[in-house]
Amino acid sequence: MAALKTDMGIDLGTASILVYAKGKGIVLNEPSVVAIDQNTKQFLAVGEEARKMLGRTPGNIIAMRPLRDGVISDYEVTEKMLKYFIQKAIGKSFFKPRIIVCVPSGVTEVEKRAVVEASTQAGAKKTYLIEEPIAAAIGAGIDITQPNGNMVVDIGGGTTDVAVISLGGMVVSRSIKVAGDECDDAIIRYIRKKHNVMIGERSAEELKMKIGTAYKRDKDITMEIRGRNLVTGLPKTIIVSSEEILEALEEPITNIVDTVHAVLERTPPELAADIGNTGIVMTGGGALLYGLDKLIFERTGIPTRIADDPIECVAIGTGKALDWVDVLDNSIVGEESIGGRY
Ligand SMILES: Nc1ncnc2c1ncn2[C@@H]1O[C@H](COP(=O)(O)OP(=O)(O)OP(=O)(O)O)[C@@H](O)[C@H]1O
Repeated sequence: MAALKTDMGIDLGTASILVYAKGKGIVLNEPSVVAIDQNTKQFLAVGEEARKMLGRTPGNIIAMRPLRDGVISDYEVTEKMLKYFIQKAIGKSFFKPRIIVCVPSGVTEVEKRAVVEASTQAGAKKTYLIEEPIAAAIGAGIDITQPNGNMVVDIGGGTTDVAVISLGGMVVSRSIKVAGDECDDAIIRYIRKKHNVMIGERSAEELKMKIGTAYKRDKDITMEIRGRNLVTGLPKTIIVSSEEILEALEEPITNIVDTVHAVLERTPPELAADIGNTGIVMTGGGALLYGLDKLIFERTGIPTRIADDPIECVAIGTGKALDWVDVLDNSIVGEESIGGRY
């Protein structure tokens, strides 16, 4: 990748890391996975290369997702990973960009500091942090500065964030650790119980993306998948239907819809009325699960739409927020926040 001489926004997601460069758009999009040699603690692979190793490593190597549960579960590894990606994006350049990082909701002060430190070490002149729902809203094209209530439902890998935003801040919000990963786990549990077959994380995700559904489809569709027969211990191919995935996903999906409901219940009436007019906007990869928008509409009575680029939305919003950084430039050097809570 050519050296970049521009400020950048980074979506530090639990499933993937996206880098948005000002004036260029998304310049890097890789899974947030690293492969480490357990003995030497050395990074053997990062990103896509490491993802291919998930579930396939010998004893001394581990392929891991340091942000898996929506918080930075291993922040030393996260710090190194972030540094790797920033350096990859900046390239061999003496230019020091300003970097704005969108971190998963629920990160602690220590973790925030680790992110700022990693970014500074990787060459940032100044680092800012932004809350995920705010970045998602900006990315979805919402003018968050208006005194108007907007609801964003961001369904990522590790967390689902539901927030009501008005005047640039979050008025009501809730974050749960139920999102795409939990859906994959629910599929694994269901297939094990129903078919006596153990499938891997990647197969479960494939089933979810290709035939998964949150709302009954007009026509049932099926897919072949390979796993290990738990009785014989041998590989086995089974056919799974979308109807089965609907059943498998019932618990996580109910959790997500209930959270939307709970946030709406706590929303002040004026803002609730605005949301009734403007509708709910869904972002994050999980928003692409078939029929989830329809289900939320059915359960809340509020028109629900999927943002144009749901997966890139947070990164785009983070990048766009760079335009406002100058307005806030009277802050502590090296650390700043947009969206109120950091
Ligand atoms: N077509 C699809 N249907 C269903 N789920 C999908 C689809 N495409 C992606 N996903 C899921 O979206 C999730 C990743 O979303 P995204 O890239 O927005 O997460 P993230 O920003 O890295 O995570 P987080 O917001 O928790 O930090 C994964 O669980 C993935 O399986």
